Amino acid sequence: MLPSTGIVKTLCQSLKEFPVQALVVDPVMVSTSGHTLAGPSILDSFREELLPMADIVTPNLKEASALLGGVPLETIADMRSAAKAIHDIGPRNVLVNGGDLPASLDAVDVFYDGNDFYEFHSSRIMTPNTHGTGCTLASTVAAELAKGSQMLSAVKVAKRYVEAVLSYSKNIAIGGGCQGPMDHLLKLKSNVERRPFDPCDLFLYAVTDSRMNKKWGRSIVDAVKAAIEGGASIIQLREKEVETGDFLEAAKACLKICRVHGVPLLINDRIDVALASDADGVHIGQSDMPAHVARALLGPDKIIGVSCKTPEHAQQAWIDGADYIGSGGVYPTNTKENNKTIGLDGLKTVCVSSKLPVVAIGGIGMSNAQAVMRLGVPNLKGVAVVSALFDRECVMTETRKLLEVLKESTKIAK
Ligand SMILES: Cc1ncc(COP(=O)(O)OP(=O)(O)O)c(N)n1
Ligand SMILES: Cc1ncsc1CCOP(=O)(O)O
Ligand SMILES: [Mg+2]
Repeated sequence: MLPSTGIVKTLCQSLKEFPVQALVVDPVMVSTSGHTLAGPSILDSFREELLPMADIVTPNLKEASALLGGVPLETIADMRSAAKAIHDIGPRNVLVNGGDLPASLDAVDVFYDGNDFYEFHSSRIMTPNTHGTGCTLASTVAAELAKGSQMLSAVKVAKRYVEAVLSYSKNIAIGGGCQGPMDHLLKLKSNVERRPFDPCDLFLYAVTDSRMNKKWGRSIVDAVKAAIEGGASIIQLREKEVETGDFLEAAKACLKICRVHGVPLLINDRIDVALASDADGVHIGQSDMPAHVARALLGPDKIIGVSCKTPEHAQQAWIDGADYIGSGGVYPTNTKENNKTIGLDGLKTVCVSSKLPVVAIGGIGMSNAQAVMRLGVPNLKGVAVVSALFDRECVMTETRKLLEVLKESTKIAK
């Protein structure tokens, strides 16, 4: 809070004398609760001195409006115009925080870097405990920049963190006021059984298939058990031919096994089944609902994977808040009909352009897994396989053998 022109001037002078690596300006003027925290007299010094020095400025709607002379901001289009107009004042980047946007179901923030606009959507968490959301957002951006992140990544992490903290603190009751605080220590205190997604989980990604399990006479649960015993690091239930009720029961049973072993369980396509079973996340394709809608439905903590064949898909998945992408088919496969093969070159192109970790899929097995893993791109974290594990008599043995091949490939790469 910079409540007087004198203080703003002193700060700017000090910043010139002692330059900082990244300057994040949260132009604190009006709190989310509507309280005025700094008067209009400081607006000129903000505009003339502080904002032009900023790497990013993070106003809420009321602050953005005040910086622009009181223009009404009521739509996402207004937020975009405001972000651009504030950028013209001089900061390198602008993040307009739209938590207070009237008539909006999602909480939408607009980020502008002088070239491109990005919209960050997250579900609106219904809670009176919103005190400190703006400060938390700006401070998290600063912390991420200090850790060496790029601006867009820092903003993205901050947005997700605020959403997670709001969700975590939504029911705490402190004091008698109408608006409560956020509890930032969720990572230290939360006693959730599910651990956060680790990209290394993608190393040996076992994807089930109802037809194959039927052919070999085993249940989904037995297939999952065997894959975990063989060393699969993440499981996806890709059950295209199973009735919804049976799918849900199988997902719940598999989840119990996965939780015991600390292996994440994702559901292919079916966000309803993922929600109903409390699975760890979903894997969705390009023709499913957009990942930002899935994120709004599933919340910040669930894992979302998106199938991507092109750099454009990968960029969108990242903007939409996905956690990883699945890229393929790398090699021809009979498991998925009419699926375009992108080859190792296509996989490499997607990986290089992706800010998210990648798992390769399609026709991968013992004979070619090393070639995939040796592509030499750091964000390629593993292989996802269906038939090489499940269209075989002994799922556990095949999983073990593939795990050895994958481990060997990392040794050689080193
Ligand atoms: C890890 C992983 N990557 C890609 C896919 C393919 O998903 P999609 O394109 O939606 O096709 P279907 O699997 O639904 O037929 C996947 N399932 N898993
Ligand atoms: C689901 C999917 N998406 C792209 S290829 C593919 C099938 C992978 O199956 P397999 O490992 O048997 O080739
Ligand atoms: Mg799909």
